[in-house]
Amino acid sequence: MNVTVLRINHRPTRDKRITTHVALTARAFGASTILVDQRDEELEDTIRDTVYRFGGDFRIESGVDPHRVMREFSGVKVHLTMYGIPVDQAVGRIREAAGDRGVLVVVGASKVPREYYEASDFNVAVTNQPISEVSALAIFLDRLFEGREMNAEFEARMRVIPSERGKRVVMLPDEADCMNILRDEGADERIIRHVRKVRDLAVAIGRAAGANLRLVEAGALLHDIGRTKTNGIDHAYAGAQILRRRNIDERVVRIVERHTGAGILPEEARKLGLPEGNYVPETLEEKIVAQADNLVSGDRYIGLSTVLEMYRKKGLQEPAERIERLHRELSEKAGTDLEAFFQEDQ
Ligand SMILES: C[S@@+](CC[C@H](N)C(=O)[O-])C[C@H]1O[C@@H](n2cnc3c(N)ncnc32)[C@H](O)[C@@H]1O
Repeated sequence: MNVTVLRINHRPTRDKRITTHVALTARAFGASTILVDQRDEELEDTIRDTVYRFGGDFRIESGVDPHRVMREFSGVKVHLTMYGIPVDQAVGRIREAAGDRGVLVVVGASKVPREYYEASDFNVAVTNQPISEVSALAIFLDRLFEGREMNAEFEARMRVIPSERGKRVVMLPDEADCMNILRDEGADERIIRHVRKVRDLAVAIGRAAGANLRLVEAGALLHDIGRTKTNGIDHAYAGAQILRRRNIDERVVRIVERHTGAGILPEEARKLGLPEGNYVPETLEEKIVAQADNLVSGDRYIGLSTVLEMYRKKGLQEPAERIERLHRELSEKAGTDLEAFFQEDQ
């Protein structure tokens, strides 16, 4: 159910903090948009910054004409007020009336003009005691969504990991973050050129195959960060260690850890002396980055046949077969042979 919150009587000088809290609450409790009647750029910047860092598609617009919003809204209009009907009597009816149309929730700051009571389909009270618009909105949305909004995933640059004590925040880095991390770890131009080329190919494949492109991009850009420490077979492991220390999202770390060839089986890993771990790509994003890396040497594309020849020459028959199988699997998912993406990127 799509929910828009309309904040009326916002006074930029007095209400900045509380309207910020109304907007944060709207976002966290499952609304998709907040409209604010007075223009307030600072408020907009604060909320957009939160959305940038913590994710989601939440939208803010200030300086709207609230009467026009009320007039033109085609879904169910709900005004939160201590004088309304009890929330538990109202939510079932609101859900039913809304169907797949949206819900507009009106919250006031100071005294709310009479016309809002009349223009709303429901006047709803969260207790008939005076409380804050922040708490009224939170409880109303929680009842409306029956608590499901608590489990919403916000695909974000920063993600808070629930922890009994202390703070844990992990980062899903964007392109600029990845570049900063690479340079900070001392990656040279050769590595940077290579990872960019792998990124271009991996993102093109990922787009065709319906992968999570944020993960693909970050995984591809960071896949060789371990080469700042070692160029051995353990560089994927070394890279994963660097990223875990930096609190990078584990989904990206695993892309890095599992990118060698089409993966290294547990027995092979033992023989190679790699630390205990899983080096086989499992998710779509892990597979795409591994194979994109196989198809890029330095900053040039190489065809599958060349890759297979190189592996076989080294006596790595089985790994070559795995690469061939992975190539086929991903080509099927992308709807075309992966080599078709070479041209598009050049
Ligand atoms: C601080 S109150 C202002 C109330 C104001 N005195 C009035 O007459 O409307 C701000 C907003 O909080 C919300 N609110 C406060 N108490 C509420 C309650 N018990 N149930 C639902 N909403 C409430 C209403 O949306 C209200 O406009």
